[in-house]
Amino acid sequence: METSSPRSVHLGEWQKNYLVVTSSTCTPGQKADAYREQILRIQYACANSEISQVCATKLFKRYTENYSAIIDSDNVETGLNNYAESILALAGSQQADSSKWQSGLSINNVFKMSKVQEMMLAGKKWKESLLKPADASVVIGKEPTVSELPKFNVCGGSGERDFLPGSVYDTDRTQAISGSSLGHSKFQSALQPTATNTTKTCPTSSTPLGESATGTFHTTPLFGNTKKETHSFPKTSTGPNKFLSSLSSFPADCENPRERKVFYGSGTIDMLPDPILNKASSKTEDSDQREDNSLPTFKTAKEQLWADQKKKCHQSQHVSKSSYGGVKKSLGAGKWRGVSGKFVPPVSKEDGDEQGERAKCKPMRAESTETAHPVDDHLKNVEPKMIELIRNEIMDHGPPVHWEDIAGVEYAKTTIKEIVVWPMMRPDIFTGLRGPPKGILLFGPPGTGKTLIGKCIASQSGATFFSISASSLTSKWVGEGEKMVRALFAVARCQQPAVIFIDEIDSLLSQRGDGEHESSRRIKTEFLVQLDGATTSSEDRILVVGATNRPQEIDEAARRRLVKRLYIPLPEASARKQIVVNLMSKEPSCLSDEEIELVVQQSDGFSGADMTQLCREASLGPIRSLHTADIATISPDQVRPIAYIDFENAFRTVRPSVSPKDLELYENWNETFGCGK
Ligand SMILES: Nc1ncnc2c1ncn2[C@@H]1O[C@H](COP(=O)(O)OP(=O)(O)OP(=O)(O)O)[C@@H](O)[C@H]1O
Ligand SMILES: [Mg+2]
Repeated sequence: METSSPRSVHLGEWQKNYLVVTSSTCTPGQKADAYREQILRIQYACANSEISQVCATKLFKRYTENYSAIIDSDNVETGLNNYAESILALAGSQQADSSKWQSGLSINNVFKMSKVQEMMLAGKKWKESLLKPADASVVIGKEPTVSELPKFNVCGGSGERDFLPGSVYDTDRTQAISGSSLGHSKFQSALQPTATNTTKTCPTSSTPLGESATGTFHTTPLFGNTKKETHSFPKTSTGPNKFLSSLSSFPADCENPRERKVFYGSGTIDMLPDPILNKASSKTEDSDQREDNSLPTFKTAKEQLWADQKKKCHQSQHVSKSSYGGVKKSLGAGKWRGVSGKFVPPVSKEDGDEQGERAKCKPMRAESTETAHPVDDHLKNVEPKMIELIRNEIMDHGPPVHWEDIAGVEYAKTTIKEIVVWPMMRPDIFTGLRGPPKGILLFGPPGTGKTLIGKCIASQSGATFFSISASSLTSKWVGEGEKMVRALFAVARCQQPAVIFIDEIDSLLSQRGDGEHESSRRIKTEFLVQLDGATTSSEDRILVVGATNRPQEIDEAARRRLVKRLYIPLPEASARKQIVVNLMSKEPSCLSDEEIELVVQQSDGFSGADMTQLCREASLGPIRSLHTADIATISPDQVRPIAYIDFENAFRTVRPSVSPKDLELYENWNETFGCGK
């Protein structure tokens, strides 16, 4: 039966939402808010990779168009008239300390003011004369142009009262303006140069202007919190804001914004603050806030949304590359996940046909995951942080190990080659009854090369090697151990052929008992389930290799699944000799064959790790025979070679780590459950 994928369900939801918003009958403001909400949801979903970028772009475009149609619309019934209303709101927000203060601006009266009329005339007249580019820029519609500013006397003389009828100036604001003190006249003089030469005469005034511009276009609910932006106006900006407000006003008889745009376009009013100038000068103040609020140019709602969207996408890409606290986004099902650079995502078995899944998975190895959208689908059942952990901590990227590096244990090596390496190399020959076992248990005293064998299996079979210590599953990822186990097998399934090497498997699969902790019981159960899956599936080329030096503690259910139980005993004399010869060949030494034989005899009962430790200790002998003062100056070739005397000294401190009693236990267990001869 066909089931719809989560993504298609998701798209269905978007469609439904779209219908709800478009068909609902409400005020333009409510509608705009509804669109805005959807836009935010799209952004959020995109950032969380719930939807693909292509899908997000399509949805975004659709909603943005509708949204901006309302925001920018000049239709009084259906639109919000972004251009005019926001400017008036800005003017209205210039509340002074005096509670009596009120803005006198409105569409109906502002163009009647003589100064505004004057200004418009002057704008026409001076349009062609250019000032220095830095002095002012004109931002109309999309294109900023540079034009000379006329020397307005907007706030000067009696005109000020016309301009702001009934208003009472706030003394704080007046004082804050450079060179001004209390009173109107000073305030006016401070403003005049603003219009004529912003950079030189009143450098700080450009910042408020910039803020004004930002605030103006943010006053609608479109780009954020209206309240916040209203607060973002510094008190000192009163004058220039008013100035800007006056510039941004329209002829009283020109109620239609479209006509106003034409009016702007004609160059009647050609001044808006220079965004570059504003940006530069605003650096000195509250830069964080400014970064949020300042806009370089006048933008329509639609343009701004696109800009925001671009910025967000860019940011999320950037963020995902670094790892920090809120990693969920970057590590989540994000297509920008850096951690999975070479990582092949796990395939969930539940999703259906395993072969099909693998086919989907395999080609992605070569693919860059930066752009690989399907990664998200594959990862949906596995927590990304788990995958990161597996990749970083569990997948073994160590140097290759060869069979010759492992001294002795010939029977175990031959058996492993026969049942593991060859079948992995030639799965076509090793089918049916010849099929390889999926679980192996290497048991024996500590330091006998069990881990070494595990690594050798991985490098010689060309399999991906996952090495995990069972104790870390139970202790390191407390409460998440079973998820980790699931993730581990999922990743391995995708990285086939794979070897999962579980060291200290006894601590994971120990006998179940009453005193057992709930979490470790869950891990064990999950592990047995996964092990069953891996061992019973004829398709999977996953080999689970467990190693333990406490085989007697392994649960019988687990023991059954680890069908090939190989005893890795202490190295015999020949193996010990091989270890000594091998290690001594890498260092300057002068041991005769007889001396080596003596070392081998004396080291009876030593494990491979003990032999290595003995050689390390002996290698320090030549250094110890030096005078302390010489160590600082001596060259390496002046150090004498390792001699038998050094081994004699080393035997005094290095002892066998396995007791005869322990050995007996291993041998008994091997006789009972082992698969050796
Ligand atoms: N058969 C061997 N041949 C060569 N080196 C060995 C051999 N056995 C052990 N060693 C040396 O001892 C080190 C430890 O070996 P390894 O980690 O494989 O032991 P182990 O059996 O896994 O021990 P444990 O049970 O404590 O985990 C190896 O890195 C290697 O240097
Ligand atoms: Mg080990």
